[in-house]
Amino acid sequence: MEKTKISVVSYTNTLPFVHGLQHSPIIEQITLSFDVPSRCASKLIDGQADLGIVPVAALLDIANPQIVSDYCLGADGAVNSVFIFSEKPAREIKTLRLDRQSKTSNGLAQILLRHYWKQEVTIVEGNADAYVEIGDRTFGKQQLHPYAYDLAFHWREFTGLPFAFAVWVANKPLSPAFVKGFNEALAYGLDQREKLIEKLPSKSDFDYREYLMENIDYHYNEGKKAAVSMFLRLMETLEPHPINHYAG
Ligand SMILES: C=C(O[C@@H]1C=C(C(=O)O)C=C[C@H]1O)C(=O)O
Repeated sequence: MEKTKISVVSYTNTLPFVHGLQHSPIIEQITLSFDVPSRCASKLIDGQADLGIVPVAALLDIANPQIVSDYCLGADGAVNSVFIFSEKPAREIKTLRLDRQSKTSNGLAQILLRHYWKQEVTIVEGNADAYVEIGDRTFGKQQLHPYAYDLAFHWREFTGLPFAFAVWVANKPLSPAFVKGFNEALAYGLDQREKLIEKLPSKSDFDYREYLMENIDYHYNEGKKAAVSMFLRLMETLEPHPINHYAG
């Protein structure tokens, strides 16, 4: 039987999911590829993958997306890996550079600037007052910039809601038995977090335990579902911009 092709975000935040999938019976039925989030999205859109942890912004672009898990990459308050790094206070930002690896956070940054900080910005490439950055590249970088805005923290200030950056989406029907085995594998991986954290290097400027146990909130609950609906409605208020297109 043909294996189900799964695209997984290639950052530390998916480590528990990847461990669970690689150490569960479901591994016999799947192939994993590791991709930056914008590429996960494009693979689900063009059918190079069947299932993936996909930026929620891409739910607008996948024909018939099916959310197959109650797990996600989310946060309830600060996430500590999704930022606007800035030379100026948010209410003075005029130009913003987006992150080509992102879909959701590029949208979230523009939503917060427009609707929360009430700031009209121009999206630019190259030099800018501020830039969006996501994933492991941000670890320990908060001190390097005059201003670092954690987008999940400010989303909660704005809406009172938690947030989900990416959810598990299939672009075709999957059997109930497969979905059950897949979710059991994810749950197993989350249970193994403490063991995985012990094997990570210790960094003076970043706390992996706090990140994987507290900052990233893996449960796609009612609050996060409400957040995703609101986020997708707010996305429709943004101007489309070329860098919002999909990676490779
Ligand atoms: C919390 C994170 O969420 C990510 C942000 C995404 C995006 O902006 O499109 C997509 C997937 C997640 O990996 C992170 O990567 O740091």
